[in-house]
Amino acid sequence: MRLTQRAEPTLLSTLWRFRSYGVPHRGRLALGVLCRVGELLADLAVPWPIALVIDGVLGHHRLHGPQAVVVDRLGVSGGGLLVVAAAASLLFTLLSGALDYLGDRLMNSAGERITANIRADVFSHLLRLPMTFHDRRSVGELTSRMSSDTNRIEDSLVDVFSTLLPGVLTIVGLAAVITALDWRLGLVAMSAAPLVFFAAKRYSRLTRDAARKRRAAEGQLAALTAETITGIRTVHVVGTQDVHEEEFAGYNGAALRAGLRSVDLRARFTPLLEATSACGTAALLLVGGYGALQGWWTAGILVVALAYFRDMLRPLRSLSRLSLTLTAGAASAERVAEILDVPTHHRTVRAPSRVEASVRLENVRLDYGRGQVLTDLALDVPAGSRVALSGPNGAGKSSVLALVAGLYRPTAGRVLIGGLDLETLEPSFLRRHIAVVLQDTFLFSGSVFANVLLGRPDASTDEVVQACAAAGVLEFAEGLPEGLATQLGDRGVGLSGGQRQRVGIARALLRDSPIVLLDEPTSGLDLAAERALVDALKLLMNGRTVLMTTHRPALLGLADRIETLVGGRLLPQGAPTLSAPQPFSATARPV
Ligand SMILES: Nc1ncnc2c1ncn2[C@@H]1O[C@H](COP(=O)(O)OP(=O)(O)OP(=O)(O)O)[C@@H](O)[C@H]1O
Repeated sequence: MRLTQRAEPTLLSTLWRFRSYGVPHRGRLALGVLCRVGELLADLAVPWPIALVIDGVLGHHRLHGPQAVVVDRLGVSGGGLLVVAAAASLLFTLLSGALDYLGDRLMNSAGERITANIRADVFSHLLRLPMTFHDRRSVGELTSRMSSDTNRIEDSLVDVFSTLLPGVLTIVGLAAVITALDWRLGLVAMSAAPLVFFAAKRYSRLTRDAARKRRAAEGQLAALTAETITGIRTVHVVGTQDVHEEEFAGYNGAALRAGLRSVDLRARFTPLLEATSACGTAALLLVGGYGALQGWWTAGILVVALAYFRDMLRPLRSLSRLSLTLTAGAASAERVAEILDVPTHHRTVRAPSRVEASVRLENVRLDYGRGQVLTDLALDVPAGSRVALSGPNGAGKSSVLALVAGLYRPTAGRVLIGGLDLETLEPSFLRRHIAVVLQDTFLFSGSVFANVLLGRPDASTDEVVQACAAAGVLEFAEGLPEGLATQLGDRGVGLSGGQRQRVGIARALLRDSPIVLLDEPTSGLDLAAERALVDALKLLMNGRTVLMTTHRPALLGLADRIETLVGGRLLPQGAPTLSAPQPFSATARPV
């Protein structure tokens, strides 16, 4: 069952979802646990030298149990016993410190590695999720899940390994040893446990609710920030600063309220825990002191029991703080698991390495979820032909291209490449056979060269330079400070629209795929820029199957056939087009 469908997964079961990430690090984790056990044993030994001094040196009592064994073996008394006790105390403390350091390193480094793997998997999964997923999510929200939420998972995993495991080990170990010293002392020491347990359980439920609300509000804040900064030009031009500020204040307020609720809960829980521990200490003093007076145990044993009880309270306190990290981690784990639970497209059928470069749409329907966009569309683009789709805005032209590029799946019907159903083809097959030039080529930060290389990452430098020359990239790159090596800003800031399109064409040329999809590649360019681009596009179309959408006569003139799409349906060939003065009218159709 998917995690997101569960009514209320427990705190650890949410994190347990990620257990498979721990498997490769089990050796490191097991060694870490061993160090923790060693540390616990060293900690258990720490109060005994004090008891030895109280009972054996100061009290001159007859020693019992482990104290007697040690003294008999060493054959020392008086001053010699003092030296042995001091040396042992130092040794146990140093040993505990060394094992603490080793255990911490092993556990925390495993936690860090596990988180790095989760982060890598979430990113990789995000890149492969269908467009229908990305259409519904904002960039900021996903970025927040990728970074902040995985960081919180890391915090909680590290805490599970460095606080929870050792804490539980210490509490259980100490309780067992106090009971072994004397069952009456054990009973008193453990009497506080049920109260602490129920308080912690209630506390974790409340803090988890606050953590969920906080993460949701922070996600919305990140989404709003990313969107506003992306559209900062529009914000400046239209002057919408106040509107965005108001929206931000709403989400910020929600995050603040959830944060304050966590602070309040934490502030309430700590005194409750302190009160419980104070009661436990008082009871132990009372019973322990009475027992020492009655001769049930020595003063030294009472000191050991009190030291153990104090040592039990330390992890109890850190466990209470841990519940805050864990609840935040669990809320984040839910948000990350929500992404990992979305299935990617599974196209697993192996296709031949090369097929005929034809494209065919059979009775295709498409609905993005807001009504039918394409209706019973049948389109044939034989290998080597050039078909242009024309039609009014919103007719569905880009949607046809998106289907052929495999970005969306048709609601009904089939899309075929070389006679093979796209549904059954691996994404890598599509990438090899289809190159796409969009209306506005997206450039990543990095050099011009690196951006062209994305077309075929294994291409040689010569091939990239050739593609750049053919697409006219070299022409403008000569004027850039470092030619093709010039670094571009985010989204290719620093290049004009026409220059970005040339980089897009160079990418497509480098890919050298038999089918080319052009989605209004010259729209938004002036006539001179378009003319400069048309030559490069001619080269790209040469010998390839082309399906393009365009309103521009210069490109329509390059097509063998023009299909007109209106309201998601293709007009029959030769049918009169709309009477509106559109550039795609029949007059633009080549003979
Ligand atoms: N990702 C999407 N999610 C939901 N609806 C979409 C999506 N993409 C397009 N649409 C809708 O589908 C319809 C067709 O859009 P499409 O972009 O395919 O038209 P077009 O003919 O290419 O338009 P234009 O000439 O303006 O580019 C429009 O009503 C649009 O709102």
